[in-house]
Amino acid sequence: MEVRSRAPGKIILAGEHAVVHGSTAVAAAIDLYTHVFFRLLPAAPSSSSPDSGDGSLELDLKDMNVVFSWPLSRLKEAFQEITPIPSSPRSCSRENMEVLQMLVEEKNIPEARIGLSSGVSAFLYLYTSIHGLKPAKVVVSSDLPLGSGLGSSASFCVSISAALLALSDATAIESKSGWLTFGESDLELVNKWSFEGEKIIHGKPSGIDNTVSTYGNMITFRLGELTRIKSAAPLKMLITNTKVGRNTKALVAGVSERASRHPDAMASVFTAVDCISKEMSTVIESPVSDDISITAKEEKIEELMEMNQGLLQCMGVSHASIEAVLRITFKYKLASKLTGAGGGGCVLTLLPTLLANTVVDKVIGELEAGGFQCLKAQVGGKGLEISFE
Ligand SMILES: Nc1ncnc2c1ncn2[C@@H]1O[C@H](COP(=O)(O)OP(=O)(O)OP(=O)(O)O)[C@@H](O)[C@H]1O
Ligand SMILES: C[C@@](O)(CCO)CC(=O)[O-]
Ligand SMILES: [Mg+2]
Repeated sequence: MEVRSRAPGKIILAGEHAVVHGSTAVAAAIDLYTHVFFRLLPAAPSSSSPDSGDGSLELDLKDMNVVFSWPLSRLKEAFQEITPIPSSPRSCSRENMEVLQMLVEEKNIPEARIGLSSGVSAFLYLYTSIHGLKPAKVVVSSDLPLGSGLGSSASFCVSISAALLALSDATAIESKSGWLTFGESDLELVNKWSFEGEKIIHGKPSGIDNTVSTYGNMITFRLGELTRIKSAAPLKMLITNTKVGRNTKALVAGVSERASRHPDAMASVFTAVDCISKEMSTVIESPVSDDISITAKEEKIEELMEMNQGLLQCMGVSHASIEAVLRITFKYKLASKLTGAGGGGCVLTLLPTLLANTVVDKVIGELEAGGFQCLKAQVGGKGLEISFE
């Protein structure tokens, strides 16, 4: 039995970090995906001795050129008890978190790649919670830069949860040809499991990244609730990767610490972001009839992006590399803001509909000459899909 899945990354147009503290945020899927191939292998005959093993669980991270493999006998020994219940998403207990850490530490991941540990722990948690201790092979590859603000961790958790659930008895999808989408209740189940995986990677996620990766399109999100929104005109965004690595868990924790040191000031910042996100979604959905109304709408979005960036700076999550990108795009009168957790990672720049291609080429040229990497991505596309072919 085998299945493939793919789940998109995302951009956050407004509201990152504040969303963790209850504010509204606006996010959209982008057409860069994490791809998963999952094959359940036949169980070894029960007569096999414990040492010859009952087979193994293999995780092949293609882009990293690294394969992790656990003999099932080792997993059985490490976890005192595992009762997989795929239909019932639940948080990883403190004891099992320690077991996961031990299993990952045994792999001696080199320091330069230590960031992978949390992803591998999330994988092991999702696998053992959904399938228990069955032999299997899982292959992951990604179009997304890891740890750059484009939701690589969420698309990793969503694509893995979806593939695992598709071969469990908890989902009701028919194995037809081509790429398929789950029904509403199966999507909800995938989203809940992915959130549990994100918790292992992020510590305290709001759930916005896994939600937009699961459902796709453009959404507003507040306190776990999503509302689908539709842009009245396509939004063109340039994504610039500063290539400065950072870690969402540490940045989210840093904002929370600042909020506990300055509760009143930070509460006002979060309220201001909430207003910006609400206004942003209203503007995005407002109808346009001609070039004048499109330009007016884009100018409002630009202003809101600039205001949001100022507040992100206030939260302490901007970075010299982000400021360098802002300075370059500002020279061309373009508005930008960081996207995702900040601290490096990616910056979004709105490319107005009437902006000449020659200007776009010049900005990209200058950004790339500055050592940054520009990506053009379609905004607001598909969510999670699976295929049995
Ligand atoms: N394809 C992948 N293979 C293995 N691990 C992955 C993969 N994609 C993401 N991860 C895990 O997610 C971590 C990056 O998550 P992090 O939340 O810090 O960044 P992000 O999700 O790219 O950005 P943001 O959360 O700001 O959108 C990696 O260090 C790794 O542990
Ligand atoms: C920084 C953050 O707001 C978005 C990361 O893409 C974290 C979260 O919401 O989980
Ligand atoms: Mg993440």
